[in-house]
Amino acid sequence: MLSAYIENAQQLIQTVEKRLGDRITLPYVNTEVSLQNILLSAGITGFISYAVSKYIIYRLYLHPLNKIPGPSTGWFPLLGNFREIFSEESGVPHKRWAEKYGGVVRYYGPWNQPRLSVTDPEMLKQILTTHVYDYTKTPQGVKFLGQILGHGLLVTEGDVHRRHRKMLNPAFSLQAIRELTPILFVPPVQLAEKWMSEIKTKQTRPDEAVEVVVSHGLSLVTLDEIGLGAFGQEFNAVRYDGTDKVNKLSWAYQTIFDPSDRGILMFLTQIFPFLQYLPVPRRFEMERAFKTLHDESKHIVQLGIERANETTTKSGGFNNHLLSLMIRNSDDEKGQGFTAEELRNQCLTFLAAGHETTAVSLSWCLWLLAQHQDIQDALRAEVTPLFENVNTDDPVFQDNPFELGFDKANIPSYEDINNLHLLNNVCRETSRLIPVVPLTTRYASKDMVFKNHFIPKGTIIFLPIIASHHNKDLWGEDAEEFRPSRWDEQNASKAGPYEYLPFLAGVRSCIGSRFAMIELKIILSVLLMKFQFFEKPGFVPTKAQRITLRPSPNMTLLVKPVK
Ligand code: HEM
Repeated sequence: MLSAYIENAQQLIQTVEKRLGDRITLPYVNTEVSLQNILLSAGITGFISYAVSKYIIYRLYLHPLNKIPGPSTGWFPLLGNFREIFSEESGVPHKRWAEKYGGVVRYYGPWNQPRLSVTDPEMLKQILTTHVYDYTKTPQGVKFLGQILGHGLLVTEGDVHRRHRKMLNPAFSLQAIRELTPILFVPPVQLAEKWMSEIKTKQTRPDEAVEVVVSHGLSLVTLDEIGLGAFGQEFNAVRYDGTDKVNKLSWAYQTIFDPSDRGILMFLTQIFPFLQYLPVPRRFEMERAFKTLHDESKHIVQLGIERANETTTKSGGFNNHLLSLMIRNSDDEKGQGFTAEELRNQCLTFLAAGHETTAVSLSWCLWLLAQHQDIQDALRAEVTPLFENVNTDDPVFQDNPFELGFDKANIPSYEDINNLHLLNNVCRETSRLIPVVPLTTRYASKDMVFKNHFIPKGTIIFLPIIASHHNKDLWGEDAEEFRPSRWDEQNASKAGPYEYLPFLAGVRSCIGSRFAMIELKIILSVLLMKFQFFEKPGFVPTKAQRITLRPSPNMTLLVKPVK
């Protein structure tokens, strides 16, 4: 078979040679080798032609998205605009493009892949509400997020998402969150105690403000909050930090979201995804962290099921937490509610989505307040009276808060906290200026049309929330400044749900937003009542995209107890 093929090829070469006369002489020294060369050259030429036509001619000139205005590709071949995106702070190029080209921008990802960046409120409405299930999460995003968040609400689509969201909604209702409020005071009081003793150890003179890595403590406190509020379990991340009983989840999340991890390998992995499988130490560490998350979530759900089956449940908040509600709504035999596997996945989602986001938001908020001492003082003056009758040495803040109950602790109510005007403005303004989820992505699962734009199936669409939040046409010339009082003015109150969207908007907006806001406010109030925060001279954190917009290096401030 092969020899017949070679013979045919030789005849063909002879014919070609005859026709070309003396102009070309094809070497006959070793026909098999020369044939291999010819086939190889043909292969290479074919491959180059294919690559040039696909990655350059089609993607840069003929692709339907090229009709949409946007930046030209960067100077480095085949990287599109990716170098800009990777080298600048998260969302900054998208912000620049929105200012220059408008609300629907075409740009190029790695391999010149045309993508969209959307801030146009009408198109956001189409993506997030009217055609929400046609714009899915990207397949790569689901694969990556699935490892951290499990295959819970955040990554499910269509009918499964609709059904799960409906089943979970009651757990996040106003009534449910109101009942959880007292227990959410326990972890910040414990963190305040921990910081107090850390500061006292470091102080060389009274009243000295000393360095504290606040990001670390905030990550611990929000993990404890989610443990108590969502699962009715004491993780004791704050208490056991630095001891051999250190919470395994806390180690796993710190490993996964390490803000210093932004090397050349991460850049190359975005271009050559197979590099993620390289056997480098970081990969093994991540795998260990993922395994810890999965094992721990199994354990949490198991404990939750056992406790829910106890005939006499403990008093206090136990029956009101999220997991208990999910378990009570489940019935494997009747096929109703969540299966144990689904519960585990939801649990992973709430753990990661619920603690990391709030911790990062708090880090930025304290940093902004450290830069604005006048606002910090005013806020302290607003929150402190709430705690006049609260004894933070009460045993309820130390041991078994579920059993002791909060009746005698005079803890402020959900309404007490939510009615604080400046606190509301500060939280809203922090989420506007530094949204911890600065951008998210969607994927057109079928051909779509918006106004006159044809958006082919498979298009990746970036929703740069941060660009909407910094839009000068809407927020004014000082859009990039921290000014909580803007929320008392017309511009800010005019912002619609597709213009101010720290929790996104529509059918897939953050289910935990009410929980997150009250948690944020409670932690801030306790910390401000106890401490004053200052910037550390020379410390300039950058905003590193690790799913959330983390400070890099970890947020470090100077802190001293309030007199
Ligand atoms: C400051 C804190 C938080 C912020 C800024 C935040 C932001 C967001 C955003 C932007 C999304 C949409 C992501 C997307 O679809 O691409 C989202 C979804 C979600 N968040 Fe949050 N979140 C926060 C806290 C929480 C908390 C405390 C919980 C749970 C206790 C939570 C649970 C979820 C879940 C389950 C989803 C998926 C909702 C769905 O697809 O139906 N989040 N969050």
